[in-house]
Amino acid sequence: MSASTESYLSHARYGKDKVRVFRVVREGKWHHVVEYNVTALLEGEIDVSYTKADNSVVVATDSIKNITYYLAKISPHILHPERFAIHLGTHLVSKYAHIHKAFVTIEKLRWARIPVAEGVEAAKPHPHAFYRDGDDKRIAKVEIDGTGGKDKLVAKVTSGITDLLVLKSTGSAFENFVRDEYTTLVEVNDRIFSTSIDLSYVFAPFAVPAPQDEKKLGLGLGDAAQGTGWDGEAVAEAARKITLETFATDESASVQATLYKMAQLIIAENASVQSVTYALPNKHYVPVDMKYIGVDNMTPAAAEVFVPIAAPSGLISATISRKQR
Ligand SMILES: O=c1[nH]c(=O)c2[nH]c(=O)[nH]c2[nH]1
Repeated sequence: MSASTESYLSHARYGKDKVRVFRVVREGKWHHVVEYNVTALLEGEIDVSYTKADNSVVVATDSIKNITYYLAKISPHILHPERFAIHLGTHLVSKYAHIHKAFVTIEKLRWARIPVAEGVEAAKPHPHAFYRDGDDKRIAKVEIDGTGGKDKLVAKVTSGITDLLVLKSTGSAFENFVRDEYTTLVEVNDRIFSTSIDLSYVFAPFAVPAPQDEKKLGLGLGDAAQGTGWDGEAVAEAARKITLETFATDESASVQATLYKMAQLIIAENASVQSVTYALPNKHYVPVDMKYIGVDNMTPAAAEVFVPIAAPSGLISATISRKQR
């Protein structure tokens, strides 16, 4: 029996990963900077490159990288991860007849303006000096679907945040959980709650024009996006604010209950968001038992010294979806 009767190619996607892009946009002396890690992957009529060693259908991943840098240079959307991802995705699907889908993921690293005080004045954001003000990243994931025709491109956008590390030293309890022969955890009405937030939210798909004149794409895309009420930038800001403020102010009964409140608020306040997913590790902080020297560090009110436990952690996740009307 030949190998080909046993198996077939059921899925194929390829492209460039970890394309590191830094871009400065100068408005006179006022500079804007972004740093992205870009992944750009393609699907289409590429099977023979796997099954027949035929590279005639392969747009080299090196070329995909070059297109990414070219668009970083000319795109009017470079400062906005979702819009830049849409630009890159539509460019790839429009340019190559046999490529029907592009999957672009952008991880945006943080660069914030350094506040500088001159004389007695309050500190002001510096026009061209920046610092890394957090390890969290904004994520924009875009699928450009050209399977309905190159003149009917559809954008499916999922955005979010990863690695947003938060902690609260009170306002969190965990009680009334299952108690049986395996239970050693004590119920607490006051504990430390820390998690590294992983959030993603899915927008309703919307039509985008294929780029006709690359340098004018901005206007067309803006119009198309506006028609759907889509504004990736505003939703990103709202989602981050809701996440942080709910975490801070909720009298948390559990990670599960706080997660649900955050997700409900994002859906309620952002009409274009269809569903919200959080994955929240419960990063445990365990009070150090000092009974052996006659010191109480274990009752909630006396617990002041803790061991941060890296592993194992809980892992609480859920997707909250908009009800269809
Ligand atoms: O908020 C929590 N949810 C759990 O499911 C859980 N399980 C656990 O041991 N501690 C916690 N805390």
